[in-house]
Formats: sequence, C-alpha cells, structure tokens
Amino acid sequence: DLEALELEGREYIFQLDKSAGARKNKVGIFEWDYYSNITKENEEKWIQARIEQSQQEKRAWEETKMYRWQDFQDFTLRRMFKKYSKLGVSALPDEKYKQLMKLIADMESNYATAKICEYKDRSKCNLSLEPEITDLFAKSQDPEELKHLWVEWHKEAGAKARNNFTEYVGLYNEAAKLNDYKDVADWWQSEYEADADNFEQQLAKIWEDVKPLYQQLHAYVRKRLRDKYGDHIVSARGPIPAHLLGNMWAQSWNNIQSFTRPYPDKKEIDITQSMKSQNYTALKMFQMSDEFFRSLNLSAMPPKFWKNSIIEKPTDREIVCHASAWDFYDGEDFRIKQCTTIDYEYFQTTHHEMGHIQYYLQYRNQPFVFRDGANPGFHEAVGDTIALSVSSPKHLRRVGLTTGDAEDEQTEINQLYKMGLDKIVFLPFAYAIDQFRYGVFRGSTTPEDYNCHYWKLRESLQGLEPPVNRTEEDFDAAAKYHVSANVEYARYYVSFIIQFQFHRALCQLAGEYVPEDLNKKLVDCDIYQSIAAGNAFANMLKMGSSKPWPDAMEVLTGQRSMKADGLLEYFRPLYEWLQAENQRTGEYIGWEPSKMQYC
Ligand SMILES: C=C(C[SeH])C(=O)N1CCC[C@H]1C(=O)O
Ligand SMILES: [Zn+2]
Repeated sequence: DLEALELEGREYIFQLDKSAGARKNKVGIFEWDYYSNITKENEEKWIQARIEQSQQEKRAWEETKMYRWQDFQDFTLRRMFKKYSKLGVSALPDEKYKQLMKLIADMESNYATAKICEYKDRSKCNLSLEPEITDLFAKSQDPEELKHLWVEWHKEAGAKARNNFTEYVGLYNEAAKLNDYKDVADWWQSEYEADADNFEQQLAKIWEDVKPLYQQLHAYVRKRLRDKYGDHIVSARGPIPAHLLGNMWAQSWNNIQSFTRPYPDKKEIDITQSMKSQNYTALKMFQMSDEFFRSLNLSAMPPKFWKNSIIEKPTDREIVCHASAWDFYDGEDFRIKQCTTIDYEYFQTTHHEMGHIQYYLQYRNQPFVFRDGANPGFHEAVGDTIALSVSSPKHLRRVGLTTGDAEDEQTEINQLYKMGLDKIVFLPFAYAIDQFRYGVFRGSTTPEDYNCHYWKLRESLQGLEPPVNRTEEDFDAAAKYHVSANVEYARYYVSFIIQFQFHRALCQLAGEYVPEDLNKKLVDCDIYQSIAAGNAFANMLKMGSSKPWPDAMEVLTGQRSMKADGLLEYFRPLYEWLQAENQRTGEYIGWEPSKMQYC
C-alpha cells in the first residue's frame, strides 16, 4: 500500500542523501587542491574524481526514477526526491562530460594565471589581476594608464577564452536538454522556482524601479569625471568610458569616491587608510567579522576553518585568487580562500565570504540536498547584509575606523553616496552579465556577435562605452571571473535587492530602525550585539533550501517577494539630493548613443 511504499521511499532517499554527501566531500577536497594549486596534475585528479562521482550519480538516478514520489504525502520527502530527480551535468555521456569539465577548468585557469605588462615600464610583464592590476586600477588617475590596463587585461583574460567558451556553451546546452530544460538559461532560472518566464519579469520590474535612481547617480558621476578629465575624455551627454571608474568591470565605483563625493570639504571616511595606519592584518579582518557574527548569537567559526582556510595569496604557486567559501559537507570542515589585501574592498569581501560560511553552519543539520541557499541570491546576501551594519558610520566609530563628528546632513549624503557607488552601481552590471548569457544560451546571441551584444547591454543598462573600439576578435564578457568560471550571476542582482529587505527587518528587530523616526534611520542602523536580530536571521538561514525561498524570506521579513522598496527607502535622501544637484547644474539625465565602434 501507499503507506508502506512511502516508508520505503523515505529509507531509500535518506540513504541516497548520505552517500551523495560523502561524494560531495570527496570531490570537494580534489577541487580545493586544484583551486589552491593550479597544476595540470591537480586538474587531472579533480576531473577524474568528478567523472567517478558522475558515474555513481547516474546509477543512483536510475534507481530514484523507480519511486512514485509524486504521490507521497510528506512535503519534505517529495522535495528531496524532486531535487534528486535532476541529474545535472552528469547526464552527459562520459566523454562529453570530461570535455566540458576540461573547458571550464582551462577557462578558469587562463583567467587565474593571466598576466599583463606595466604601462610605464613595458618590460615588466608579470602583473596579475590580484593584487597588482586591481591596485593600479583603483589608484591611477591617468586615463592613458587606465586604458592600457583595461585593453591588456581584456585581451589576456577575455579574447583568449572565446573559443573554449563557444564550445562550452554547446556542451552545457546539451546537458540542459538532457535534464528536460530548454537551454542553460532555463536551467539557471529554475533555481529560483519561479513559474515560466516569471523570474525574468521580476528582474525587469526591479530594474524599472531602480533605473531612475541609477540614472541620477550616473549623471552626477559623469559630470564630476568631466570636471576632472575634461570633455574631450568624458562627454556631457554620452555614456561614461568604462576605464575611468576605478574598477576593471565598472561594477563598483567606490574607488573614485574620494574625488567625486558631494561634500568634499567634509572629512572623508577612508577605511583603507585607517586600516593601514592601524596595522590591520588579514587575520584581524577575519577575527573582527567572526566576532560580529558571534555578537548576534550566530555560530563561531569552527577550528578547522582557522586551520584550513587560505586568507593570503601564496607566493610559491598559482591559485584561483577570486574569493570563495567552501562547505565540505561533513559538518566540521568549512574554508575560505581569498587573496586578502588590507583595504575597504577586502573588508567587505571578508564579511561577504564569512556570510557564506555562516549559512553553511546554520543549515549543517539539514539533509545534504537542502544544504544550499533558499535561492542562489540568498547565499550572496548573508554577508553583505551584515556588512551593511559594519559599514555604518556608527559601527565604524565603534571599532575605531573613523573618528569624530556625528551625523550631519552633508556627512550623511556623503555616506549614502559612498554606499550607492557600491550598491546602486552594481545592479545594471549584474543585470547585463546574465542578460548577455541568457541570450548566448538561447542562441539569440551567436559567436559572430558575442561582443557586439555584450556592449549593447553594457551601454543600454550601465550607460558605459569601451575606452577603445571593439571587434569580434575580442570577447570582453570573459574578462569577468564568473563568465570564465561558469558561475551564474543573477544571484548577485537578487542579493543586492534582498539584502536591503533583510537589513531593514533586522534593524527593526534590533530597535535600530523605526520608520519615520529621524533618530532611528536605516542609513545609520548597526545591528551589532542584537540577539533578537541574530535569532531571527538564524531562523531563516537554518532552513537552507528545504522550503521554497518565499517561505524563508517571510520568516525574516514578512514579505514573500523580492522588491526594490528596501533599497529605495535606504537611498531616498541621496535620490532627492541627486535630483536637486543635477537640476542645479543642468546635467543631462541618461545618455545618447556612444560614438565608439563595437558592432
Ligand atoms: C566575492 C565574491 C565571491 Se561569491 C563575488 O564574486 N562577488 C561578490 C559581489 C559580486 C561578485 C563579484 O565580485 O563580481
Ligand atoms: Zn559570494
């Protein structure tokens, strides 16, 4: 009878889940060894381990198909079976599976080991992205040097990946179809459990809500850059050249805050300078982040975390420097790998990565198949939500990273501007990255016009243009880690929206934010040491992916959908200031078509 069948199904799926967890642990160790020591030998070992895992998964998948789990009464049981009924890339025949793994590994190692020559001394050709190129890009205010670094990096890390990427798209789409998805775009979006094209409608709605704020910020920054570099470099009504914004991908404009902020005579909050003058170390940054989480009654980092993590770039080997957090699915072994430098950006990144580890710790008693974010955006939002408190003036004063004067109107606008250069600026970038890849996977963007489509999106969404003309010899999208490393990117777009919904709820629980109370503003909320906020956060995080994400979001925020209202409320004073300022200077809002050639 059905009762007995369901009982048998329960036995089976929990057994399968346990062995799946053991497989993930084993493959994870090989993957870590490769990412933290890029050699041909380690790449081969990792791919071999992946092949063995995929063969075992295929056998288990055949067995799982025999159960009529759709008729089971228990919701959790049905959800576990549903997740295990999707085989993933292992559905590819062995040879194709191996080829796909190799393509991704080769693109990723090309990105991780790419080197370029200096602008000043062309004989010095050993510049890596981290820390050399990143630091130069953050500090240089020489448009010619920035142009050189931009062009050379996009050649080494982007153009070189074009052929591998094209082949990867074909194989990855084959895997999608074997999993009953139309294409990889459909597969990636299924992670958000939205019906049909609803997920893309949600993304579009959010952009519609945020675009006016972005356009005001874009217009203001363009004016300040024109003041600095002259109108022969920055036009009055055109897109902004992408190499002048302090970041290789123009995804965050924080590095130009110092010479563009609204009230320059107000003391600058220069966290990087404070950290350096206080002899901060990478370890201290990690200990401070761990202490913040513990202050909320959340979990401490376990011993293996401090023992096994790599928090500074090794000098004796090549590694994948791009920051990452790892769950080895044994309840004890959790690691971060990052090439920390002592600056504001890495202070943020450290909290971002520690947020991933905290999520792993909170859901570590879930079945393995539920040890995941409620949706991929949740996982990216945990650390950033905490960092919203950490980067508040109140908290920075608390930890001695800024001194003196309490909030006055102008300082608050400067603070919101600094936050906006990270959080508002990022949204059209993230939107462009996966709009581009959706088109590629759907076939509406072909290899013959990869770069043309990429720059059309960059111009229409971000209001940027390339510093030099582009052709289809280039492949600028792959100059961004996630495109070379096959990491979906809409997760960050979602994260930068929901983290403000989480932050607002936590601030209310901490008594730090009261709507309409001018002494309890969102911009100066710091939930540090609030057990009430921490417990509510933990209740959501513990769920992992055991329920559809609206249930998880509702537990913390009472909302069941992602909405830009949290972000817009946080930045409202800045929005009003920007509108008034752009009116005062008569700045043109938006951008006319670029005169650069890229299609
Ligand atoms: C820090 C990570 C590792 Se999950 C990252 O890739 N982030 C964090 C914010 C956006 C995105 C990026 O750097 O492009
Ligand atoms: Zn992340």
